[in-house]
Amino acid sequence: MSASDRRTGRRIRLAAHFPGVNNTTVWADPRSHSQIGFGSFAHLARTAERGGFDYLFLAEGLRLREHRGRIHDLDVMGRPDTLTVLAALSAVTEHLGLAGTLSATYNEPYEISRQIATLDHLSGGRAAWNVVTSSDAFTGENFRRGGYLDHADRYERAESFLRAARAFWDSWDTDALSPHTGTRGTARPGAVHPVSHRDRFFDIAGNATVPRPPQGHPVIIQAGDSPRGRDLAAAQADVVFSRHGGLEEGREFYADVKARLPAHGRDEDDLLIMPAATLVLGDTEEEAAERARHIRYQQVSGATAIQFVEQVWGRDLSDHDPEGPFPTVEPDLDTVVTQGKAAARFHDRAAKAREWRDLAEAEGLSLRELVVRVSARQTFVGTPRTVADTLVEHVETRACDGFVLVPHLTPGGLDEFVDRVVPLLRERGALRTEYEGATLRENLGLRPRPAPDRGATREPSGAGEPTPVPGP
Ligand SMILES: Cc1cc2nc3c(=O)[nH]c(=O)nc-3n(C[C@H](O)[C@H](O)[C@H](O)COP(=O)(O)O)c2cc1C
Repeated sequence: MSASDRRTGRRIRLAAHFPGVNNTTVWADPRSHSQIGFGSFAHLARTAERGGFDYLFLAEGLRLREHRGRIHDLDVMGRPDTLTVLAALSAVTEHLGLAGTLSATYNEPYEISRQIATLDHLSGGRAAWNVVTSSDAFTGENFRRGGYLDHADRYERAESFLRAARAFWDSWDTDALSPHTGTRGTARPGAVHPVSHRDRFFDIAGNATVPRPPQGHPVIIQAGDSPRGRDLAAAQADVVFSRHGGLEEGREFYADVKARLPAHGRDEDDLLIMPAATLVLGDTEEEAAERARHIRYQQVSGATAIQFVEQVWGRDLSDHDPEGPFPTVEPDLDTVVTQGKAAARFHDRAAKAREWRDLAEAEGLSLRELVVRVSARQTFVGTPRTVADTLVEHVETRACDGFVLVPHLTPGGLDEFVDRVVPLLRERGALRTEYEGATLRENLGLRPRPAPDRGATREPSGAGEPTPVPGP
């Protein structure tokens, strides 16, 4: 994308979210297939590439959630390792970016920078890293040190983590391996620089084993939503993955995050905002609405509805009929029945309980109907044309720069979008017809990340002998 496109062309950026363990996926649908088998990943990736998407996105869950002491039903679908999957996908795609979520709370900068750099090399510059801070001590127990950091410390560690990772990526000069002495397999003398990064979280002194990634720095995504998370994005990220897919809330979020950029010497084109979005298509508006309703009820089975309310109620509601009235029993706010990511979703359970009760009463909703209503996961419902128009409207009016589309079927959930909506977006010039850049960074229209100018410090190291390229 050219510089003028970056300024004026409100081109839609698109990503395909591979469904993780959640109740967006309609597991009851016979077209739903494995969440582990490579065929599923390959299908979604190829569909996304056919549709000119920027990247495929994998979320991360580092421990199976538990609900009332049992593994959460939906988590037995399994969640394979992100980097392994993305490495395999790099071999069956050519242009598609490969974005993985990796926690800055439980990993180490050396490891992650090396893995992401390797993915960037393997894929020819298509790697992206969604830097998450993760959110519970329960997950921490799966790790050697266990425990947990509080919210502020997690962000401080993430910021430091990223600086350390960038130092590793910057530590090899771009031309480190270009022919210099006629000796193959050696780096130019002085071209591999030591990395030193010390603060209260890390004490790193070493060097990177992998040459500078093709993108310089792979694309950085950030997903935290608090002011601290938004600041981290403004300071460090190239893309924000948000939950604010609605028009008004999207505009507010967009304005808020973009306004944070100048303080970090960056402008609005330096950070793309891409909310999660789901969609349901139909030949007519009525058909789309009916399909959406059907999908909602498949996503929220009676058992799912009860578990959902139990998360807020903190007590066993399994004796309730999901098709019957909303519970009148008081919530037990001192008890937490859900462990894992979902537990962090409801910050103020008392307020949430009141809100749901009032809504159920005012509209005479059953327990299941209430959950269908409050857990709505359909951002766009309509004909291909109205959905295409709406996507364009969101981008043109700066509610976002694009979308991370979350299909409700694995792996064919984006087929219909690519067959029916993508051609309309292309007709309007809102979506690429072919990949214009060689790397994900270029395709997203982001600035390059040139190597640091080391000026006078770029001296041959040691006695002037070539530095051997690290062996296996
Ligand atoms: C849209 C979105 C997606 C997220 N995805 C993940 C994920 O896949 N894995 C993970 O461990 N944390 C994920 N997080 C959690 C964040 O990294 C962060 O720990 C959490 O949101 C708390 O930070 P906050 O208060 O700034 O939002 C996600 C958060 C958001 C908002």
